[in-house]
Amino acid sequence: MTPSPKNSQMLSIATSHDDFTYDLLVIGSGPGGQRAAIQAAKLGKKVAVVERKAVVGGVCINTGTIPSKTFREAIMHLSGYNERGLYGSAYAVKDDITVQDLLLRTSSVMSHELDVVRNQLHRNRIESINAEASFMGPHTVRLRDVRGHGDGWRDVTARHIVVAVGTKAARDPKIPFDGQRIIISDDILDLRELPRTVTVIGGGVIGCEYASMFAALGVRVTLIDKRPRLLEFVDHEITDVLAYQMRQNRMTLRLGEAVKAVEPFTDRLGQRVKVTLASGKEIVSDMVLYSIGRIGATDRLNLEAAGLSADERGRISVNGHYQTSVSHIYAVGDVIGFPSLASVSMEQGRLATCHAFGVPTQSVPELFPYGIYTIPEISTVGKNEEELTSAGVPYEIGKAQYREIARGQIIGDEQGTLKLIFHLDTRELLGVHIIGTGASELIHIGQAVMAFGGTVDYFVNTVFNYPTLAECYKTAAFDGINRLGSAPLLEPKLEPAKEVGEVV
Ligand SMILES: Cc1cc2nc3c(=O)[nH]c(=O)nc-3n(C[C@H](O)[C@H](O)[C@H](O)COP(=O)(O)OP(=O)(O)OC[C@H]3O[C@@H](n4cnc5c(N)ncnc54)[C@H](O)[C@@H]3O)c2cc1C
Ligand SMILES: NC(=O)c1ccc[n+]([C@@H]2O[C@H](COP(=O)([O-])OP(=O)(O)OC[C@H]3O[C@@H](n4cnc5c(N)ncnc54)[C@H](O)[C@@H]3O)[C@@H](O)[C@H]2O)c1
Repeated sequence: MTPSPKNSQMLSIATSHDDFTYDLLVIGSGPGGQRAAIQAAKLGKKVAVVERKAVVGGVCINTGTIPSKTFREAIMHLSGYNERGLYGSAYAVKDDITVQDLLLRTSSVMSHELDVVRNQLHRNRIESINAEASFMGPHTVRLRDVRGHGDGWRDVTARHIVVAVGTKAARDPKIPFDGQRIIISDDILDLRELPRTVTVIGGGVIGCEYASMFAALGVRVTLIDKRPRLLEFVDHEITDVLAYQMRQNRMTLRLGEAVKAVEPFTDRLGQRVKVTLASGKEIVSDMVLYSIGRIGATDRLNLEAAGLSADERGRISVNGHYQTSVSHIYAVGDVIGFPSLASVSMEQGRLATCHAFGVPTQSVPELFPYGIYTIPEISTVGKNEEELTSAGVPYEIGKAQYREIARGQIIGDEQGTLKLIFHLDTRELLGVHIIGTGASELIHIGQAVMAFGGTVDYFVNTVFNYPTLAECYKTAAFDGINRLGSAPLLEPKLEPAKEVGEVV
């Protein structure tokens, strides 16, 4: 992407002198902004991070990743969910779990993570500025005081700028959100009580994760999505297992259905909400969680002053180095769109800074993993069956069920599945897709083998600790090779094993 002639001229004027306030100015203190700033500080650059909220950490620490994952952990423990396979469906560590029980753990983890980030910024001598940033020119940013009356401001300049402003939840102006009965995911931390019934609108990652959590607590959940499948980008066999498990947890899935109206009402049973679908169905519940996606938080950035623009969902487009159309302005994290993960945002922040200051890097975005903390957990890396089929790549699969593995029996996970996809001719590992306990940790074994160009034979030739879930890799590899008929094992590419009896 090249700057327009007008912007190029502005650029050359501004970079003709060296007296910028900062070498790098980062807008937004979420995972993307933090890593961009720390990388620049490590290179000895003068750096500042601007954050409009009173606390640093972004959606990741304050409303998204950290609170939702801790909430989930508290639910898994207190509800005894993982032990139900062993001790029966009535097993629970605590009866009558309250929101307060769940939030106790959440707030302590959040405050610890906040300390870690604050310390990191401080230790690296990164200036942390509590203000709202907006562009006044391609190198000039206005910092508006958002504390107190919020009427003070000052302008600063920077040689390079990283925009890491993240996203905010999409809302429909016709829906009367009130933070208790009709909510977005940010409101979960402020709930006063747990609902008995919930309708989740939007079966994306956020909708599926929270729907699973509520269902594990025994809440009756209805999940609505306008698409016919949950989590469209995930291997369909894996999402079929998820949908089965959700239904086992008494969830009702209304897929391929559009929502016509969301109306709060009060009757003798108390305050409730009615969701009317375009098909005429009506769903009544205590609470509605609206999770139909997120939009880039670019509306107050005055992008035009820098020669930039955003699309209809507030996203900024970038090239492979995370440069926007104005080459010294980078954008990273959720504001650039898919995959919108904390893990990926961090890496993008680091890569953007390295590029800005001429530090060579290596990155393989095709091997970025995805961890989805539904119940059961899902994790994937590489290609799925649908992608390979539409690309015309010949492949075979190999599967292992957790119940075939001693560790699966020990922990009582009957549904867990690990699936390998490998090239039919070369046997190179093309994708790993897991649903079940520990999926988001287990995935990294497959990711490493893929990074080194390994084949499915690697798993056959490797000894895994016993009893572990990692053994699923070996079982799945045998399954895959057996599907090939009598084809012999290939020579392992990684760390060739010694012949039996060979003198070492
Ligand atoms: C409920 C939920 C659960 C999630 N779970 C996971 C998960 O399990 N794993 C995972 O990898 N990802 C998860 N994510 C996604 C993850 O949180 C995001 O990918 C990540 O936070 C994006 O980082 P970021 O740096 O782009 O922006 P953010 O974390 O969104 O931070 C952006 C910051 O910029 C600030 N800002 C915005 N505009 C301005 C301005 N004009 N001036 C100054 N400051 C500004 C904002 O206040 C905010 O603090 C989850 C998200 C949600 C909502
Ligand atoms: N574990 C994780 O890594 C994790 C967890 C939570 C969130 N996130 C990130 O946060 C981002 C936002 O998540 P999200 O779930 O809000 O968005 P999403 O884009 O993942 O899903 C939105 C869903 O809502 C559906 N939808 C849209 N409009 C609708 C309507 N009118 N009625 C019914 N359904 C409708 C879409 O079909 C889609 O399935 C994701 O991109 C994700 O990467 C990641």
